[in-house]
Amino acid sequence: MIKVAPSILSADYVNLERDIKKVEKAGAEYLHIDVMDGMFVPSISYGPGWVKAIRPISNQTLDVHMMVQNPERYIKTFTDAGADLIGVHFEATPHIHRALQMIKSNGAKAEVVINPGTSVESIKPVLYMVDQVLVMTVNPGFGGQKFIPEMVNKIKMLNQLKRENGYHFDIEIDGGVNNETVKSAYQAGATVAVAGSYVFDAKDPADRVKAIKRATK
Ligand SMILES: O=C(CO)[C@H](O)[C@H](O)COP(=O)(O)O
Ligand SMILES: [Co+2]
Repeated sequence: MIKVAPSILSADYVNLERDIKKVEKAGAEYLHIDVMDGMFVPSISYGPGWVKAIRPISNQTLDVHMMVQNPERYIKTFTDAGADLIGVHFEATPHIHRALQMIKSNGAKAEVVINPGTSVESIKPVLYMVDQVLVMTVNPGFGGQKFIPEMVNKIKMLNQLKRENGYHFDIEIDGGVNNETVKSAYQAGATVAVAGSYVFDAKDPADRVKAIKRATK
């Protein structure tokens, strides 16, 4: 069964604690926090203050997706705030290896993220050192977009590289995930599913977390 990472991007910010408790109780192992800087992506979302505020009210793995240009500048701020896992985009820095090293040396799990237009080939040199790979299944920047099915092939390739080299990283998908789109990704080897609008735009977010899990039984 896939692990579920609800993205608070689509939660009710005024009732954030209530929404987080709902998905945690429903069995969501991760909480996905989308940090957007208005440069790497057009939108601006929230920063380390949110991670610090959420840390004491959730036992979930706090999964920080940094959509930030030159993320090295902020890694320590986010680990100090309580992030368990930090994802940095291959496209956001000329120093992806250094950025991943920084995450690990600050005590968090390190994730490399690739946009839909980036190949698996480009991240091969850092696969030996990561805890998780995030395959974007939409172009980053906004919630509520449509899943790009062509990305499933990248999951297959990563899964094969895992087997061939004895790597243990998780494979996460993010963007347009629901109880239907998750199926092919799970079959291809995805182990963590981010879902924002599908979970939080629903009347009952707990039901939606369970529906994703049921679809991958
Ligand atoms: O990284 C993201 C956007 O850049 C979000 O995590 C993602 O889009 C989740 O939203 P949805 O499930 O509604 O597509
Ligand atoms: Co995200």
